[in-house]
Amino acid sequence: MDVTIFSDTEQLSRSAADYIVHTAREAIAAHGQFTLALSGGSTPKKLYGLLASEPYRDQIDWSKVEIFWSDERCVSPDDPESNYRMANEVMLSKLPIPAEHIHRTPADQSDRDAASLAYTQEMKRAFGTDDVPQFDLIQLGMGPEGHTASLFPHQGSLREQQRLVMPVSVPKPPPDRLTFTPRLINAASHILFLVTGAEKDEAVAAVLEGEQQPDEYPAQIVHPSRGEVTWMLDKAAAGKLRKQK
Ligand SMILES: O=C(O)[C@H](O)[C@@H](O)[C@H](O)[C@H](O)COP(=O)(O)O
Repeated sequence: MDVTIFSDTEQLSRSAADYIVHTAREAIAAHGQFTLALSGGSTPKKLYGLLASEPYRDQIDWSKVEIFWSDERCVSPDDPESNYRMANEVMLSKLPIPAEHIHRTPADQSDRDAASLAYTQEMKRAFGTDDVPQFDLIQLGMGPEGHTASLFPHQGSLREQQRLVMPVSVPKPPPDRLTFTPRLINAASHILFLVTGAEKDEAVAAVLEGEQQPDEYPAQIVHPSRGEVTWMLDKAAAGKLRKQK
Protein backbone atom coordinates (compact mmCIF):
# COMPACT_ATOMS: atom_id res chain seq x y z
CA MET A 1 0.00 0.00 0.00
CA ASP A 2 1.32 3.44 -0.97
CA VAL A 3 0.22 6.59 0.93
CA THR A 4 1.14 10.07 -0.32
CA ILE A 5 0.20 13.37 1.33
CA PHE A 6 -0.27 16.52 -0.79
CA SER A 7 -0.41 20.18 0.20
CA ASP A 8 -3.76 20.75 -1.49
CA THR A 9 -6.43 19.34 -3.81
CA GLU A 10 -4.72 20.80 -6.89
CA GLN A 11 -1.47 18.92 -6.26
CA LEU A 12 -3.36 15.77 -5.30
CA SER A 13 -5.52 15.90 -8.43
CA ARG A 14 -2.53 16.38 -10.75
CA SER A 15 -0.77 13.43 -9.19
CA ALA A 16 -3.94 11.34 -9.50
CA ALA A 17 -4.22 12.31 -13.17
CA ASP A 18 -0.62 11.23 -13.79
CA TYR A 19 -1.33 7.95 -11.98
CA ILE A 20 -4.44 7.26 -14.08
CA VAL A 21 -2.62 8.09 -17.34
CA HIS A 22 0.21 5.71 -16.38
CA THR A 23 -2.18 2.90 -15.35
CA ALA A 24 -4.28 3.36 -18.49
CA ARG A 25 -1.30 3.22 -20.85
CA GLU A 26 0.03 0.12 -19.09
CA ALA A 27 -3.36 -1.65 -19.30
CA ILE A 28 -3.97 -0.76 -22.96
CA ALA A 29 -0.47 -1.95 -23.88
CA ALA A 30 -0.96 -5.16 -21.91
CA HIS A 31 -4.50 -6.18 -22.90
CA GLY A 32 -5.97 -3.65 -25.29
CA GLN A 33 -8.41 -1.90 -22.96
CA PHE A 34 -8.51 0.16 -19.73
CA THR A 35 -11.41 -0.63 -17.43
CA LEU A 36 -12.02 2.19 -14.96
CA ALA A 37 -14.64 2.58 -12.22
CA LEU A 38 -15.27 6.12 -10.97
CA SER A 39 -16.36 7.00 -7.45
CA GLY A 40 -19.04 9.51 -6.69
CA GLY A 41 -18.83 12.47 -4.37
CA SER A 42 -17.13 15.81 -4.89
CA THR A 43 -13.44 15.03 -4.27
CA PRO A 44 -12.63 13.70 -7.78
CA LYS A 45 -14.24 16.67 -9.61
CA LYS A 46 -10.93 18.50 -10.07
CA LEU A 47 -9.26 15.29 -11.26
CA TYR A 48 -12.00 14.65 -13.82
CA GLY A 49 -11.61 18.18 -15.16
CA LEU A 50 -7.85 17.66 -15.54
CA LEU A 51 -8.29 14.37 -17.43
CA ALA A 52 -10.53 16.15 -19.95
CA SER A 53 -7.98 18.92 -20.60
CA GLU A 54 -4.41 19.36 -21.86
CA PRO A 55 -1.94 17.76 -21.37
CA TYR A 56 -3.71 14.72 -19.90
CA ARG A 57 -6.51 14.20 -22.44
CA ASP A 58 -4.11 13.38 -25.28
CA GLN A 59 -2.12 10.91 -23.20
CA ILE A 60 -4.83 8.20 -23.12
CA ASP A 61 -6.40 6.37 -26.09
CA TRP A 62 -9.97 6.98 -24.89
CA SER A 63 -11.40 4.66 -27.56
CA LYS A 64 -9.99 1.78 -25.49
CA VAL A 65 -11.44 2.94 -22.15
CA GLU A 66 -14.52 1.39 -20.48
CA ILE A 67 -16.11 3.52 -17.73
CA PHE A 68 -18.28 2.22 -14.87
CA TRP A 69 -19.30 3.63 -11.46
CA SER A 70 -18.30 1.94 -8.18
CA ASP A 71 -21.55 3.22 -6.79
CA GLU A 72 -24.45 5.28 -8.04
CA ARG A 73 -27.43 6.91 -6.45
CA CYS A 74 -30.83 5.64 -7.65
CA VAL A 75 -31.79 8.99 -9.17
CA SER A 76 -32.23 10.14 -12.76
CA PRO A 77 -29.02 10.82 -14.71
CA ASP A 78 -29.77 14.56 -14.77
CA ASP A 79 -30.32 14.74 -11.01
CA PRO A 80 -27.72 16.94 -9.24
CA GLU A 81 -27.08 13.96 -6.95
CA SER A 82 -26.20 11.64 -9.85
CA ASN A 83 -22.54 10.54 -9.86
CA TYR A 84 -22.86 9.98 -13.60
CA ARG A 85 -24.07 13.55 -14.16
CA MET A 86 -21.03 15.15 -12.51
CA ALA A 87 -18.53 12.92 -14.34
CA ASN A 88 -20.32 13.44 -17.65
CA GLU A 89 -20.51 17.24 -17.33
CA VAL A 90 -16.93 17.70 -16.18
CA MET A 91 -15.13 14.98 -18.15
CA LEU A 92 -16.90 12.36 -20.26
CA SER A 93 -18.84 14.76 -22.51
CA LYS A 94 -15.49 16.36 -23.45
CA LEU A 95 -13.62 13.17 -24.36
CA PRO A 96 -13.71 10.93 -27.46
CA ILE A 97 -15.05 7.92 -25.55
CA PRO A 98 -17.51 5.79 -27.56
CA ALA A 99 -20.98 6.22 -26.00
CA GLU A 100 -21.31 2.45 -25.61
CA HIS A 101 -18.17 2.47 -23.41
CA ILE A 102 -19.81 4.73 -20.83
CA HIS A 103 -21.72 2.29 -18.63
CA ARG A 104 -24.23 4.19 -16.55
CA THR A 105 -26.29 2.12 -14.10
CA PRO A 106 -29.63 0.97 -15.61
CA ALA A 107 -32.20 3.73 -16.07
CA ASP A 108 -35.06 1.57 -14.75
CA GLN A 109 -34.37 1.08 -11.07
CA SER A 110 -37.89 0.20 -10.00
CA ASP A 111 -36.50 -3.25 -9.21
CA ARG A 112 -33.03 -2.53 -7.80
CA ASP A 113 -32.12 -6.23 -7.54
CA ALA A 114 -32.80 -6.61 -11.27
CA ALA A 115 -30.85 -3.40 -11.98
CA SER A 116 -27.86 -4.73 -9.97
CA LEU A 117 -27.96 -7.97 -11.95
CA ALA A 118 -28.27 -6.12 -15.27
CA TYR A 119 -25.27 -3.93 -14.39
CA THR A 120 -23.26 -7.01 -13.49
CA GLN A 121 -24.11 -8.67 -16.81
CA GLU A 122 -23.22 -5.51 -18.75
CA MET A 123 -19.89 -5.43 -16.93
CA LYS A 124 -19.11 -9.06 -17.77
CA ARG A 125 -19.93 -8.41 -21.43
CA ALA A 126 -17.61 -5.38 -21.54
CA PHE A 127 -14.83 -7.41 -19.91
CA GLY A 128 -15.52 -10.46 -22.10
CA THR A 129 -15.67 -12.72 -19.08
CA ASP A 130 -18.19 -14.76 -17.11
CA ASP A 131 -15.90 -14.65 -14.08
CA VAL A 132 -15.43 -11.77 -11.63
CA PRO A 133 -14.38 -8.74 -13.73
CA GLN A 134 -10.89 -7.59 -12.76
CA PHE A 135 -10.95 -3.79 -13.09
CA ASP A 136 -7.67 -2.21 -14.11
CA LEU A 137 -8.47 0.66 -11.76
CA ILE A 138 -11.22 1.42 -9.25
CA GLN A 139 -11.08 5.01 -7.97
CA LEU A 140 -12.70 5.41 -4.54
CA GLY A 141 -13.45 8.16 -2.05
CA MET A 142 -14.09 7.85 1.67
CA GLY A 143 -16.62 9.46 3.95
CA PRO A 144 -15.96 10.95 7.43
CA GLU A 145 -17.10 7.71 9.06
CA GLY A 146 -14.98 5.52 6.79
CA HIS A 147 -17.54 4.45 4.20
CA THR A 148 -16.35 3.86 0.66
CA ALA A 149 -18.39 3.38 -2.52
CA SER A 150 -21.78 2.88 -0.83
CA LEU A 151 -20.43 0.41 1.72
CA PHE A 152 -21.42 1.89 5.07
CA PRO A 153 -20.65 0.80 8.66
CA HIS A 154 -22.60 -2.13 10.10
CA GLN A 155 -24.45 -2.91 6.85
CA GLY A 156 -24.99 -6.36 5.36
CA SER A 157 -23.22 -5.26 2.14
CA LEU A 158 -19.92 -5.64 4.01
CA ARG A 159 -20.56 -9.37 4.37
CA GLU A 160 -21.87 -10.02 0.84
CA GLN A 161 -20.00 -13.03 -0.57
CA GLN A 162 -21.75 -13.73 -3.88
CA ARG A 163 -23.05 -10.65 -5.63
CA LEU A 164 -20.73 -8.18 -7.40
CA VAL A 165 -23.18 -5.26 -7.45
CA MET A 166 -26.06 -4.87 -4.98
CA PRO A 167 -28.77 -2.44 -3.89
CA VAL A 168 -28.31 -0.68 -0.54
CA SER A 169 -30.09 1.98 1.52
CA VAL A 170 -27.54 4.17 3.28
CA PRO A 171 -27.56 7.00 5.87
CA LYS A 172 -25.99 9.52 3.46
CA PRO A 173 -28.75 11.04 1.27
CA PRO A 174 -29.91 10.09 -1.24
CA PRO A 175 -30.29 6.75 0.54
CA ASP A 176 -31.10 4.32 -2.28
CA ARG A 177 -28.03 3.25 -4.27
CA LEU A 178 -26.33 0.49 -6.18
CA THR A 179 -22.81 -0.36 -5.04
CA PHE A 180 -19.89 -2.57 -5.96
CA THR A 181 -19.45 -5.22 -3.28
CA PRO A 182 -16.14 -6.01 -1.54
CA ARG A 183 -15.84 -9.11 -3.76
CA LEU A 184 -15.76 -7.00 -6.94
CA ILE A 185 -13.61 -4.21 -5.48
CA ASN A 186 -11.02 -6.69 -4.17
CA ALA A 187 -10.64 -8.31 -7.60
CA ALA A 188 -9.22 -5.06 -9.05
CA SER A 189 -5.62 -4.66 -10.20
CA HIS A 190 -5.34 -1.11 -8.86
CA ILE A 191 -7.32 0.86 -6.26
CA LEU A 192 -6.88 4.62 -5.95
CA PHE A 193 -8.33 6.33 -2.85
CA LEU A 194 -8.65 10.12 -3.07
CA VAL A 195 -9.44 11.64 0.35
CA THR A 196 -9.39 15.32 1.31
CA GLY A 197 -10.69 17.45 4.17
CA ALA A 198 -10.13 17.69 7.92
CA GLU A 199 -13.54 16.12 8.59
CA LYS A 200 -12.02 12.80 7.46
CA ASP A 201 -8.82 12.93 9.54
CA GLU A 202 -10.12 10.60 12.29
CA ALA A 203 -11.35 8.00 9.82
CA VAL A 204 -8.10 8.19 7.80
CA ALA A 205 -6.03 7.53 10.93
CA ALA A 206 -8.36 4.71 12.03
CA VAL A 207 -8.34 3.06 8.60
CA LEU A 208 -4.61 3.35 7.95
CA GLU A 209 -3.17 3.02 11.48
CA GLY A 210 -5.94 1.55 13.63
CA GLU A 211 -6.87 -2.05 14.34
CA GLN A 212 -8.69 -4.00 11.66
CA GLN A 213 -12.40 -3.37 12.15
CA PRO A 214 -14.00 -3.05 8.69
CA ASP A 215 -17.52 -3.18 10.14
CA GLU A 216 -16.73 0.18 11.78
CA TYR A 217 -14.53 1.50 8.96
CA PRO A 218 -15.60 -0.08 5.64
CA ALA A 219 -12.63 1.36 3.72
CA GLN A 220 -10.57 -1.27 5.56
CA ILE A 221 -12.42 -3.99 3.67
CA VAL A 222 -10.50 -2.93 0.54
CA HIS A 223 -7.47 -5.23 0.23
CA PRO A 224 -7.32 -6.61 -3.31
CA SER A 225 -5.86 -10.14 -3.47
CA ARG A 226 -3.62 -9.34 -6.44
CA GLY A 227 -3.86 -5.59 -6.74
CA GLU A 228 -2.14 -2.54 -5.31
CA VAL A 229 -3.81 0.13 -3.16
CA THR A 230 -2.73 3.77 -3.44
CA TRP A 231 -3.96 6.49 -1.07
CA MET A 232 -3.66 10.14 -2.03
CA LEU A 233 -4.49 12.47 0.89
CA ASP A 234 -4.34 16.18 1.42
CA LYS A 235 -2.66 17.50 4.57
CA ALA A 236 -6.00 18.14 6.27
CA ALA A 237 -7.24 14.56 5.84
CA ALA A 238 -3.83 13.25 6.97
CA GLY A 239 -3.80 15.50 10.05
CA LYS A 240 -4.22 12.70 12.60
CA LEU A 241 -1.79 10.19 11.10
CA ARG A 242 0.95 9.28 13.62
CA LYS A 243 3.63 8.23 11.15
CA GLN A 244 4.91 10.56 8.45
CA LYS A 245 4.13 8.86 5.12
O1 LIG B 1 -21.68 8.25 -4.04
C1 LIG B 1 -20.95 8.60 -3.12
O2 LIG B 1 -21.29 9.38 -2.22
C2 LIG B 1 -19.55 8.12 -3.12
O3 LIG B 1 -19.14 7.23 -3.96
C3 LIG B 1 -18.94 8.11 -1.79
O4 LIG B 1 -18.33 6.91 -1.41
C4 LIG B 1 -17.94 9.24 -1.79
O5 LIG B 1 -16.79 8.84 -2.53
C5 LIG B 1 -17.57 9.61 -0.38
O6 LIG B 1 -18.76 9.87 0.33
C6 LIG B 1 -16.69 10.85 -0.37
O7 LIG B 1 -17.46 11.91 -0.91
P1 LIG B 1 -16.80 13.37 -1.11
O8 LIG B 1 -15.74 13.21 -2.15
O9 LIG B 1 -17.93 14.24 -1.59
O10 LIG B 1 -16.25 13.78 0.23
